[in-house]
Amino acid sequence: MEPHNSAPVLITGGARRIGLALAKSFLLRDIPVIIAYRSDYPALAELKEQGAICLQGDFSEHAGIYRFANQVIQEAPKLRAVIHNASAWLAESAAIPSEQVMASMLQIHVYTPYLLNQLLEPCLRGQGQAGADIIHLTDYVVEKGSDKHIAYAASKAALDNMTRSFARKLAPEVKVNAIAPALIMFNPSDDDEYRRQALEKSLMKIAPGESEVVNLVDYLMNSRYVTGRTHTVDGGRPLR
Ligand SMILES: NC(=O)C1=CN([C@@H]2O[C@H](COP(=O)(O)OP(=O)(O)OC[C@H]3O[C@@H](n4cnc5c(N)ncnc54)[C@H](OP(=O)(O)O)[C@@H]3O)[C@@H](O)[C@H]2O)C=CC1
Ligand SMILES: Nc1nc2c(c(=O)[nH]1)N=C([C@H](O)[C@@H](O)CO)CN2
Repeated sequence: MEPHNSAPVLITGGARRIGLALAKSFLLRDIPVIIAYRSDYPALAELKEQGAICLQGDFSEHAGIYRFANQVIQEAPKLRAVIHNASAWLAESAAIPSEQVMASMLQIHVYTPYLLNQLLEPCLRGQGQAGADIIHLTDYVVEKGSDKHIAYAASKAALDNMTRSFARKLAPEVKVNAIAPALIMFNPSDDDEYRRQALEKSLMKIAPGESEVVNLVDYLMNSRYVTGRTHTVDGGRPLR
């Protein structure tokens, strides 16, 4: 994707895993990047060396969302894109009251993108037809539900629906799309048996890694026409 303007791309949760891969992919092409990070990771030093603006932001409370948005607006009057990647994959468990699980999932997957999209709307508008993008990272489970991550799936489904609402509200200046991955990459704590079972769930039987999301983000940001849609990255899982 060639930058058709020099405004930065904002990536939430940009200090590790998929968010970090996205940030690095833009920086490699001299596309300016702002990342939101919560915890301090070794990768932050490298991102800063490569010119990324790294803003600490904890979205667990609404005040943190507003504070972060104000920091972004001070750093960047215009934004090329906002990529809502920050997320927590929280399962229901006896250790946490279910109302806290749902509150936490709604906070990061619904309140955070809902508020940031509205607070940053002036930074996204004013760059011409299809001049900016919003991309929501949702999940394949929006389609199927999840018996172990009920609140997580419900919150991602709300985020999926907001994709269409914000696409209607912000067109034609801003395109709004969702990316709904199934397995992309494992977590270090995933044991061999979990990994074996997870790989069996798709036709392609791989954990493809971050590049699948990076490539789809580039496709969406290069388009002048694709908006209001959810783009699944699932290895043929529904056909298993
Ligand atoms: N990995 C996969 O296989 C799949 C990923 N996805 C989606 O893709 C996206 C990226 O996935 P992945 O890279 O695995 O994500 P991670 O689970 O690694 O989390 C991404 C980041 O979100 C940040 N975050 C979580 N809660 C908050 C909060 N309250 N405030 C600020 N930041 C927060 C985390 O910060 P901290 O480290 O400080 O907690 C973390 O750095 C997510 O939206 C995910 O749901 C969907 C399906 C499959
Ligand atoms: N925020 C996160 N969301 C999800 C993750 C993750 O690590 N962080 N992982 C998955 C799984 O890979 C799942 O798609 C397959 O078991 C889902 N969401």
